[in-house]
Amino acid sequence: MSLIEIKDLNIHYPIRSGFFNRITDYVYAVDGINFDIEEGETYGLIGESGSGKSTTGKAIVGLEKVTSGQILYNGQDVTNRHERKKIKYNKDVQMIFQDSMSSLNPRKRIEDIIAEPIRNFESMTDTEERDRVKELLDIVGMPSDSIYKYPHEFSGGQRQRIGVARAVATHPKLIVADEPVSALDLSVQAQVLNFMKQIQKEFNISYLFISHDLGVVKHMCRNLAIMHRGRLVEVGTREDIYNNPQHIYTKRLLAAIPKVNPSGREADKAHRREVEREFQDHQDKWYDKDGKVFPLQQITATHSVALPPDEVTQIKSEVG
Ligand SMILES: Nc1ncnc2c1ncn2[C@@H]1O[C@H](COP(=O)(O)OP(=O)(O)OP(=O)(O)O)[C@@H](O)[C@H]1O
Repeated sequence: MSLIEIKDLNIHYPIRSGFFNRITDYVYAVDGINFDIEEGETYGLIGESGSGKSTTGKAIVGLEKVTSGQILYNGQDVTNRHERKKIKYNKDVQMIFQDSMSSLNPRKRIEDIIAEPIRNFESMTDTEERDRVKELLDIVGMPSDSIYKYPHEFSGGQRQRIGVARAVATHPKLIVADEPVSALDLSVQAQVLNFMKQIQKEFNISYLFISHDLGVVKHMCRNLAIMHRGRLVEVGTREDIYNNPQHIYTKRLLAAIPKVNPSGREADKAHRREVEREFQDHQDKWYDKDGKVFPLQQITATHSVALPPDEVTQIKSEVG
């Protein structure tokens, strides 16, 4: 049994218009997706802006209402609020946001920000609570006198560490990390990713790591799902996605990773142009007649791709 199982998840937002404010259509933000997250693993959910990643992450922590489908936690249905309450799911599943400046209340001191989730789920004396907050700050490498300060007194990287301290305060089993390093400089990104890994090892936490950048998550994720137009276009292990991508959308995301070696930049640009041309010239290969991504089909035990059936048959014969 997996820690989290997402089963045929749909989140559709109504579009209303006209004098009577009638529903005229829907935004299919999440359109029938399935994936599982194992205990202690980092699962990557990757896609461009608007693909439905954040909506999925918010639904898992209970911040977004599910239209249909199921979210299972250790086999128990937690799709609805009252089910989540029964098993302390809200304590076990936490979230880290991209924008630490707006996700940390600017009027509250760090002590209160980190203590807030503890107050929701545990009863402690003031001294016990303060000791716990200092311990959490120590875990994320921040000095204990940070408790007296406010979010604006820290750098972006430090604020993200504070966000992680708050997320781990309740001893969670899963953290949904929504673009946790996108707003940070490259060197600070590496620091934050490293201590997220350390904390994961120490406390056996699973992450759902949401990102638009396949470069950032390369050394974090064991398994990845590539999301586009509310659906999954490719799912596989790190090796499947980085070494043997099959969908043009995955190839585009990989081509967008900047290369470190300057001598390869021209070849890199040419490769990007080639991938883009293939994408533009063969739209019928990537979408069905309604412009939707095809259903996912398995090509190996670990690797699935959303392509027309004849394409999938051909890929299978090549890899088999
Ligand atoms: N409350 C809402 N009402 C209507 N449409 C929404 C709502 N929230 C999100 N959407 C739409 O759902 C789609 C998916 O949004 P979502 O934020 O999940 O994408 P994303 O992949 O996380 O992108 P980003 O990284 O830019 O947040 C988008 O088209 C967005 O405009």
